Amino acid sequence: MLAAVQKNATRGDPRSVVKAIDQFCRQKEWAMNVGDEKGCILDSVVTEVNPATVLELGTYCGYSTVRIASLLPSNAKLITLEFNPDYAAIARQVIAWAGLEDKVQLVEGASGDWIPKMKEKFGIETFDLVFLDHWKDRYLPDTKLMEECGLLRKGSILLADNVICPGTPDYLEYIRNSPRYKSQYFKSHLEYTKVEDGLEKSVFLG
Ligand SMILES: O=C(NCCCCc1cc2cnccc2s1)c1cc(-c2ccc(F)cc2)cc(O)c1O
Ligand SMILES: [Mg+2]
Repeated sequence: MLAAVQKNATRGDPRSVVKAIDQFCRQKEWAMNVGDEKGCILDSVVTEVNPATVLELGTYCGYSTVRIASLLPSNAKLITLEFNPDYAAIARQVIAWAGLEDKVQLVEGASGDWIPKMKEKFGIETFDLVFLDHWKDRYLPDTKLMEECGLLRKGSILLADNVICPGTPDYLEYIRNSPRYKSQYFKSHLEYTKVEDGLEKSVFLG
């Protein structure tokens, strides 16, 4: 995938990086990027929120990192967590090829370990937008952890990938029934396939 980006995408042009990855995943081998269809929904939410601080849980190869960072205002900060060092190494190069390294801070490690340290380590008060795309059984515990750590403010937006496939049933049940959130489901498809999937957008009400 990285070779495809370096071969087909233009340095400093995030859109060409996104296009090169999507072409590779459609023509050569499937990969678990959010993809072009759900990616457009992600783009519209990022544009609407116009966030100053973003947390991405699950960098993978940096596809959604590039999509989000390319839409952020100049002073905005995107922190992205990746557990797998090999994926992180690829993501750093993809983000650099897109010319977005100044907007992105990639941190290696587990969400459960890093979320409690966000304030002290990165001087973050609260996140305006959180994109959940990591272990599907960590969406719920990490959302509760972010609440407990005071990382969400009235109006913070959570956008969760894969709520249908692979699925995050406990997260959906919680977020759709909690009086502290207003949720909306965006029906789509699993990246590069016809299988149903979707994004769940939730506003924290404080
Ligand atoms: O597992 C998925 N994404 C998570 C990778 C987790 C690694 C991390 C854990 C962790 C912990 N702390 C901090 C950072 C991180 S990053 C995933 C899987 C599919 C899929 C796979 C097969 C299939 F047949 C159908 C769908 C589709 C998707 O869009 C996905 O996102
Ligand atoms: Mg995903």
